[in-house]
Amino acid sequence: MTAPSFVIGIAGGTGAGKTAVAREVGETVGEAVSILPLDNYYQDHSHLPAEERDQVNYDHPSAFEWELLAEQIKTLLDGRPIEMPQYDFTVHNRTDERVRIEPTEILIVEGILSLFEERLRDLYDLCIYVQTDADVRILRRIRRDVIERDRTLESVMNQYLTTVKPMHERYVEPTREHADVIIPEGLNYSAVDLITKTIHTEMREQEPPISDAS
Ligand SMILES: Nc1ncnc2c1ncn2[C@@H]1O[C@H](COP(=O)(O)OP(=O)(O)O)[C@@H](O)[C@H]1O
Ligand SMILES: Nc1ccn([C@@H]2O[C@H](COP(=O)(O)O)[C@@H](O)[C@H]2O)c(=O)n1
Repeated sequence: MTAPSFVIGIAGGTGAGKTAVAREVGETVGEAVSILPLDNYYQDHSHLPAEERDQVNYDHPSAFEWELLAEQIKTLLDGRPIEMPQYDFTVHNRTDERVRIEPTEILIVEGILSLFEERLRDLYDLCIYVQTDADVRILRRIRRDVIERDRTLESVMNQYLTTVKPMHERYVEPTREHADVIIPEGLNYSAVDLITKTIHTEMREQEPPISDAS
């Protein structure tokens, strides 16, 4: 049975480069890595009309379904697969689709508040915070939200000032104190190299000892 032997939490502000780091680590190490994006665990808001979903504070801890995430991480740690929810930012809601994730040796949980909940931190073997200046992050976010998330420049600016920035200062940034490692700027190949070496060491340690041929 395969079950994760090493769980990594990657947090940091919006646009910091968390997804880029997690994906690069995943691509470098290969199929031994599964990634759970915290974004997929935004609460299901199907009961709200579109204009109300548009107004939700998506940067407050209450925006996430922590119970489901904790339960699914534990299921993977028990060596069983999960049906991971999927999220559509263009409509501010969960989709009907689920993606099956099989347990793998390495599990990465990445998202703005991945280091927020103590019960999740207790499951992580390595806590990482991606630290990128706020001006760089908002520039990245404007480009991404307009191109990929069907937002207007006006809406990105308004959301940033009303919820994203204050919630970042109140909830996201303080979680940096839980980090074992701080990665500057986001995708940073020295940092990715360090993480992949740590993973390979961990995977070697989990290999059964070679028995003496006799
Ligand atoms: N070190 C970096 N230099 C330049 N661009 C970067 C760097 N790291 C990430 N990016 C880019 O910034 C954007 C936001 O990164 P992403 O990983 O999606 O952020 P997050 O998941 O933290 O919101 C993406 O287009 C990504 O390719
Ligand atoms: N319907 C939603 C849900 C979330 N957001 C924003 O996403 C950000 C977190 O994702 P990152 O990939 O940027 O880490 C968060 O700051 C939310 O404001 C949204 O705009 N709409």
